[in-house]
Amino acid sequence: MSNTSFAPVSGLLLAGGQGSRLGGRDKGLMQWRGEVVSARLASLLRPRVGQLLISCNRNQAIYAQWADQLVGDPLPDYPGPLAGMLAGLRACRGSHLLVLPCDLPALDGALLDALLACSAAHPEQPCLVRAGEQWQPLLCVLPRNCLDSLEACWAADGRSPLRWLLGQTHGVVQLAADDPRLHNANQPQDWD
Ligand SMILES: Nc1nc2c(ncn2[C@@H]2O[C@H](COP(=O)(O)OP(=O)(O)OP(=O)(O)O)[C@@H](O)[C@H]2O)c(=O)[nH]1
Repeated sequence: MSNTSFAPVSGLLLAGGQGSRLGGRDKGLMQWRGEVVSARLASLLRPRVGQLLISCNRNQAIYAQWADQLVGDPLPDYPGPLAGMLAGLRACRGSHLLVLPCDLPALDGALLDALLACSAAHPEQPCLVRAGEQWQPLLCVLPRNCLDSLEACWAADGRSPLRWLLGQTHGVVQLAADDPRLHNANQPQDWD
């Protein structure tokens, strides 16, 4: 299949973490309002992207049902989410990559559309989300042409998504500090 058959944006769901605050459970397979969170977030991505990638490091047979392609980290032992972003950008066939973390289960389509609109207005730049003063670096749109910058950062042992992103000219979707769509679920009690 040629690249031109894809919509211009690819999607990446980050589900490659170790889930230590869940006692090692795979956070991307947690239930949110009666649904597996990765199924819910993949269904938000699906109509907006031409290629759906999931970054995971285990349970690949389960994640495969929601993705066009799975990507694993370039290093073992959970090197952090920047590894998933790097693997995703390497596999990205769209002009841009819409990135979501699996632990924001209350995200909605309107917020993804706001990020995509920000990216359309600043197509050469990453677009980030800030709630109040708090950045959400794992919820972003990356131009595929950021790959060289990310490869250089990774090769220099950079591991912080926020540091890498703020080092570039970027667009911002500003939200209220208490926007409920950014509910961050990390511990067992944060889920259903
Ligand atoms: N690919 C990849 N993604 C990661 C890694 N660590 C975290 N993530 C993802 O980054 C997002 C935020 O994860 P964190 O809460 O920081 O880490 P976690 O491993 O999921 O959970 P804790 O171990 O409890 O901190 C989630 O979408 C994770 O799946 C990693 O080593 N590799």
